[in-house]
Amino acid sequence: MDPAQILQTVLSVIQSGIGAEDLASPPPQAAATAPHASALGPSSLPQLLSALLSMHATQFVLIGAFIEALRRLFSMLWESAGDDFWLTATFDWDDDTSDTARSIEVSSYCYGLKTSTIEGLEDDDGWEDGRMSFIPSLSKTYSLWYRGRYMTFRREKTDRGSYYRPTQVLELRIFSRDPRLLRDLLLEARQAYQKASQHVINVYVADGSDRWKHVAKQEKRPVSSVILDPGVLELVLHDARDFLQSKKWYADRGIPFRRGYLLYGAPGAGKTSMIHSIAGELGLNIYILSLTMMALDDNSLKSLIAHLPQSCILLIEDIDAAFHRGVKRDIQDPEKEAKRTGALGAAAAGGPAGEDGEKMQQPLYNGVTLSGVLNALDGIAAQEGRILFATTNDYSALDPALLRPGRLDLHVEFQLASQYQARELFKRFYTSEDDEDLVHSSEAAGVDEKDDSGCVASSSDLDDRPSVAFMPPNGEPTLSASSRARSPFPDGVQSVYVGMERGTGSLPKLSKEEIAALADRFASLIPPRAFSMATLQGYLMAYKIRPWDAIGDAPGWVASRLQEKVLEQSEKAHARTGTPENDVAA
Ligand SMILES: Nc1ncnc2c1ncn2[C@@H]1O[C@H](COP(=O)(O)OP(=O)(O)OP(=O)(O)O)[C@@H](O)[C@H]1O
Repeated sequence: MDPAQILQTVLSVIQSGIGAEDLASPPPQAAATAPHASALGPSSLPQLLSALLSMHATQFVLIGAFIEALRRLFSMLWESAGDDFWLTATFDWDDDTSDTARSIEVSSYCYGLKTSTIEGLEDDDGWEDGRMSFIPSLSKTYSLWYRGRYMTFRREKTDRGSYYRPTQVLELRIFSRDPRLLRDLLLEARQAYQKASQHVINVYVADGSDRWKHVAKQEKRPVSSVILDPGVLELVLHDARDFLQSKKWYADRGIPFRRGYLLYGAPGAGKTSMIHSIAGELGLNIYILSLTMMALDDNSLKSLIAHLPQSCILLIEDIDAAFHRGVKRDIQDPEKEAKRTGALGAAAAGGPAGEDGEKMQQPLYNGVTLSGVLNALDGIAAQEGRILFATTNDYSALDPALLRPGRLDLHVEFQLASQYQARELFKRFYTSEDDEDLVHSSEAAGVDEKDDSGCVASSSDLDDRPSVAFMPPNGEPTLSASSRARSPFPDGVQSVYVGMERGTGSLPKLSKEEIAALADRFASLIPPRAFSMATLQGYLMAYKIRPWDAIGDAPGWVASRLQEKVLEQSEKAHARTGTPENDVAA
């Protein structure tokens, strides 16, 4: 059957405006306008349709194949022409913000016109975490102009990565043959990124799988804000800086380019604070790993370490926790032990092979073994250039194999606060940011007397001290003696945040000399090595804008805290030995 005839018949049927009810008989116009129609045979619609269908199969297949071939040819030509005329760059898009509710995917061709953040959606108090950002939608092509050149970019999910976290790629295309354009764009992007991250460090944690997850951008913490005994922080900072500049030195001597620091000692003494300030100072991001993390085993640990970037800080916090829960080896001196087992050679080569084989294979916690930890830290996969910081409150719990130089090279002890630290903490607390403009404002602050220690004191503050209660950092709220007598709070009200009690107040302006004198007085009231810096900080927080009260109440606070400590110790001793508490306390 001639397709032209069928087509003609169909057209005439349509032209006649045939209704559904008329379909059974051929329209008269059809016969008039299509003289051959009657000769065709399809006098009814079913006949016509079956004729059409019988032709469709071959015709449409041929026509479809022809169109598809044309399309493919065209796209092949376009792509090969595209390769000649377009610069294409593809990046792994591992943007962790897409995991958070903060991200909004937008489908707008004005994406990135001026800014990638959504203004006006910050929290009322300007809290930055509430900020929302635009990110390009998935599978949409955005176009823009870069230096007069047409450019497109597109974000796509790939089938790589895990089920929960598929990898994404960002494809950039610039309509140009000049590779310098792409290089300039990337340099500009990097500079913009570095500028934006100038004052922040990125913090990553190991997530449940074997990947690092970005959890925070933190403002860099100034080194001056961490108060340690003179020289301690400087020593570590200098050592780490020197390490980063010594790549060639290590390479020339065949020593693995890695450095490890162990910070051990009292909780709340500033270990973590020091690491953060050093990271800021060196411009390194921090990768935090917990050996007690669920689902961590030797393989995932190895993979995590292998995926660290070239220069970074790896922080293993409370490294003793894993050892407390698992096996603790009884080797006292790792070198002697290594000699004894004939493993020195292997150990020097960086591997833990031969070290107490059986115990090494026992899991510390979950699926992590000691040899797994050691392998991860100094095996072949361990990243060159990384700085390891490990912290612990219990030095004795650590396995000697871990403490060996090459793994943890420098061990720094953190003690409870010295009087020097107490003094400096006080100074930092009550020195305002614009201390350059500090004025002698004894009058303004109501300072009108000096006590016999030379400390400047406010008669109004000392005599008319408000009745307050404060919440010590660890423990029951305690009322200072003077406050207790005149507490305006009903019985049973225990925790009141002092700084808020005088909510409208502000820090009195004090000269450097005044602050120094007050700080001396405060330090003289704090027994050395009795409290952690965190505890002292917690105490001063309660007197945020009242340095005189902080001093006035210090003796009472010290006495009550010391008493608490004695009680705590006797309880611990009682728990250990089973002897009655009173006996131990006595
Ligand atoms: N030496 C210090 N100088 C300034 N602030 C300190 C110091 N030590 C502790 N702090 C303050 O105390 C708090 C806890 O400190 P940090 O977390 O650094 O202690 P840590 O030694 O790491 O404690 P932990 O062993 O319990 O992890 C922080 O708010 C920090 O600002």
